[in-house]
Amino acid sequence: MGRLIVIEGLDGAGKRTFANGITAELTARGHSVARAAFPRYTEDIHGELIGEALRGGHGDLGDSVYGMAVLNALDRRAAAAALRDDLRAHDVLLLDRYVASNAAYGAARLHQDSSGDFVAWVQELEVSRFALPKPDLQILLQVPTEVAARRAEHRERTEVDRQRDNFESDAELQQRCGEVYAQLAAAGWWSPWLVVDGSGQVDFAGIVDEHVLA
Ligand SMILES: Nc1ncnc2c1ncn2[C@@H]1O[C@H](COP(=O)(O)OP(=O)(O)OP(=O)(O)O)[C@@H](O)[C@H]1O
Ligand SMILES: Cc1cn([C@H]2C[C@H](O)[C@@H](COP(=O)(O)O)O2)c(=O)[nH]c1=O
Repeated sequence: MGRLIVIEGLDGAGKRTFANGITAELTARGHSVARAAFPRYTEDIHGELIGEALRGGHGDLGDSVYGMAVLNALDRRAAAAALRDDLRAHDVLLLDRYVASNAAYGAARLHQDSSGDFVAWVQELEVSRFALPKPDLQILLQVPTEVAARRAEHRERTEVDRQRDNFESDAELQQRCGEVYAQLAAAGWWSPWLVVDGSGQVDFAGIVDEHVLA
């Protein structure tokens, strides 16, 4: 079985760029890597609806914390068989966002911390009831909120179809979300976590040696 490695962090933290760095390091060493990113905006009807709701579609759906979280959970449930196939076929399956995104963003939207009802509800739904594949490691790519916001703005300017959505434009939400992520990582929520400082140079070789393949 391959190793399931999840990358988590704020909008614009640099998760996709980080995933590219880890993938390059692994493939240069001859390891096979499968990748996925949640939400699956273009591959799954739940993901499609999430993307539309994040941009104000579907009435007040985007305002519903539990409604958005159920859609995200169903997107992952629909992906579970493919994730298991990827784990059988590859050395590493690298995910850009997974269950902890639901926990961190929902708790932050409700002004709860990681010990509140919302995180417990996500655990009950996605970990216990849906029995989604458990990560071997969750990596929190930690950057100050202002850095993430600057990077998200840069991406908005330089990439087509990458306008910031309602969550990404909410600086206070991002701040609270960063705090919940840090709590989840400190508690070792669901799996071991590694916190990586994403504001400077990242030592991809060291992370692969000491954490991804360990
Ligand atoms: N270490 C870095 N230093 C400087 N700029 C970076 C770094 N990592 C990423 N960026 C830039 O920041 C922007 C956002 O990066 P990226 O798309 O990887 O973030 P993300 O966390 O995947 O975003 P989202 O969750 O919103 O999809 C991009 O323009 C990218 O080029
Ligand atoms: C997977 C997932 C995501 N979210 C939140 C996090 C982001 O603000 C948006 C979309 O993510 P993207 O990286 O900007 O494409 O949705 C969430 O609340 N729950 C989830 O499970």
